[in-house]
Amino acid sequence: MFKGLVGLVTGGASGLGRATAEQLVKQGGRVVICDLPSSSGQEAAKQLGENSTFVPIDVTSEKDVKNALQRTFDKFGRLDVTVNCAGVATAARVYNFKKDQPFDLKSFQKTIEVNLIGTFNVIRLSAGLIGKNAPDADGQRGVIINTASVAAFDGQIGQAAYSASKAGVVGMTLPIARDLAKQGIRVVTIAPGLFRTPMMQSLPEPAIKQLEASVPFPSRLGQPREFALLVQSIIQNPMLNGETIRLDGSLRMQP
Ligand SMILES: NC(=O)C1=CN([C@@H]2O[C@H](COP(=O)(O)OP(=O)(O)OC[C@H]3O[C@@H](n4cnc5c(N)ncnc54)[C@H](O)[C@@H]3O)[C@@H](O)[C@H]2O)C=CC1
Ligand SMILES: C[C@]12CCC(=O)C=C1CC[C@@H]1[C@@H]2[C@@H](O)C[C@@]2(C)[C@H]1CC[C@]2(O)C(=O)C=O
Repeated sequence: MFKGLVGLVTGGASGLGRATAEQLVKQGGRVVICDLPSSSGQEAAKQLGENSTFVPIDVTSEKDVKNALQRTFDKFGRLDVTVNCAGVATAARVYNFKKDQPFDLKSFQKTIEVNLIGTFNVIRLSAGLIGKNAPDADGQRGVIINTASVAAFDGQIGQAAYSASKAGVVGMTLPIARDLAKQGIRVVTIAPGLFRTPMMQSLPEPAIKQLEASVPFPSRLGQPREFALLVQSIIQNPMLNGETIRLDGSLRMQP
């Protein structure tokens, strides 16, 4: 299905990103896994074989992302799809009255830096390489897919930083799609609900059970493969553009 397609997946060493990289390769594509040097990206790429390679990056670094794009071009000769999955989850109330302590500003900045600015950094630099492709019969040169969260819409207590970062990703989706429309590059964002990934696995099982019960149907955590299947559909459907799609089993997070 994706023979000849080249994808770059940030956060590709783990969870939703890793499942996406696996799905792209399973469908015949080639993939560059980008993740922190400390991640298991090398092992993930090895598992996927010759159609995959790992490039260590921090998404907030211009130098790292430029290097990853150069490595993508050198190894595979093009870039068709960028999937932004790299992200961090932080939780703290805006003011802790028990400790008489305000939200740590550095933690707020870090969350915005990785989730929002990092995503933008990868988008702006990827667009240059995708834009070099010859357009297909429909005028399309490629697709950029981002990962927000349902927290962009129904942020819970303690999620001011995380929700702000993800709302930023949702907010920039349409203007960037408009910016890149003339070049035939689509931009679509996925807003997942609750997925069973290492980000969630630190939670004790009773807390996970409680979270699962809050999802109307199916009443469980999503599987990373289900996220990857939506990525696949977005790639395949040229009419999807400038939109954020919730992938959440109709979950609406409570305060
Ligand atoms: N698991 C869930 O329920 C949900 C996850 N999300 C979002 O989905 C995305 C993927 O999350 P998961 O797969 O669950 O988490 P995960 O923790 O399994 O994977 C995130 C990956 O991002 C990488 N990463 C973190 N900071 C980075 C940086 N500065 N540069 C490069 N890579 C970096 C990590 O090393 C890790 O491999 C995140 O953006 C997260 O906010 C959104 C909604 C729900
Ligand atoms: C804060 C949550 C929910 C309550 C709980 O018992 C434990 C949590 C820690 C992991 C959080 C939980 C929830 O807010 C949803 C997110 C933020 C989760 C990590 C990823 C998450 O599923 C997400 O990004 C949702 O949008």
